Amino acid sequence: MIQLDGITKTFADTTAVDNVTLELRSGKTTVLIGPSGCGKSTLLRLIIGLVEADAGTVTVGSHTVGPNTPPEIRHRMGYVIQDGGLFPHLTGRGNVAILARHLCWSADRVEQRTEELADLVQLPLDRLDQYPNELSGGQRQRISLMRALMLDPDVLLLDEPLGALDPMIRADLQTDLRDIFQTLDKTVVFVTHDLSEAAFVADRVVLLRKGQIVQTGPMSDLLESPATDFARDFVQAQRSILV
Ligand SMILES: Nc1ncnc2c1ncn2[C@@H]1O[C@H](COP(=O)(O)OP(=O)(O)OP(=O)(O)O)[C@@H](O)[C@H]1O
Repeated sequence: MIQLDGITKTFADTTAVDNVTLELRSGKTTVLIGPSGCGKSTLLRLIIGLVEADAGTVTVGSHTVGPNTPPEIRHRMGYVIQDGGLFPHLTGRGNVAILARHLCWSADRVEQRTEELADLVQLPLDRLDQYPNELSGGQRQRISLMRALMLDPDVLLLDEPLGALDPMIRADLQTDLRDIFQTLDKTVVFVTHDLSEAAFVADRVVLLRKGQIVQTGPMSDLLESPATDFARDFVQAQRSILV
């Protein structure tokens, strides 16, 4: 379980996260949604320890996360960002293996795990020999997900992983990701702007505004009983051509 207690983070005169207390349940997918600049990415970066809180604590399992968090704890969290964040000078295979090589895994073990993950994310093995600029956006994200899963982390943090993809590839990956989350039983924190994507993957949604939590609960609560005028407006702002 991940527990945030009274977390505040300010950059110069911007309070990105404002006294957030939140429990992220093990084995569940929590989606952080809210308008641009409401603090979603900063919350993920606080959880993985890339950003240090001004106040409050982040606990992952029984460990407090901070600048001195040992690598073993960070390795229990996989992190995927919008454009994949792959190293351009490494092939897909090189990107996937980077942490395992750093930890001196044998070549056989790296290869076996790579094949297992390619199967999981449904990526043809030959794609792994390409460099990122030779791959489609969807393939890059599948490789980025493999890299995040390589060490079999307990926690998966995904920051708008599908934001840059065209609608059909995005829908395919939404389905695959939801299946993967359910199969692997990881604690997942997923950031998106898109309410229908949130509804598709989330066990629970957290709506943020100006660094504060507006509402948490199942998507049905947000849709049927928005807690504030802002929550109602946020839901209504997502137009659908199907209604
Ligand atoms: N390293 C930084 N230095 C200065 N300001 C920052 C930094 N990181 C984030 N901020 C500011 O903190 C606020 C929250 O940013 P954050 O990226 O967490 O929002 P977000 O909800 O993820 O936005 P988006 O949906 O646009 O990605 C914003 O006002 C942003 O400009």
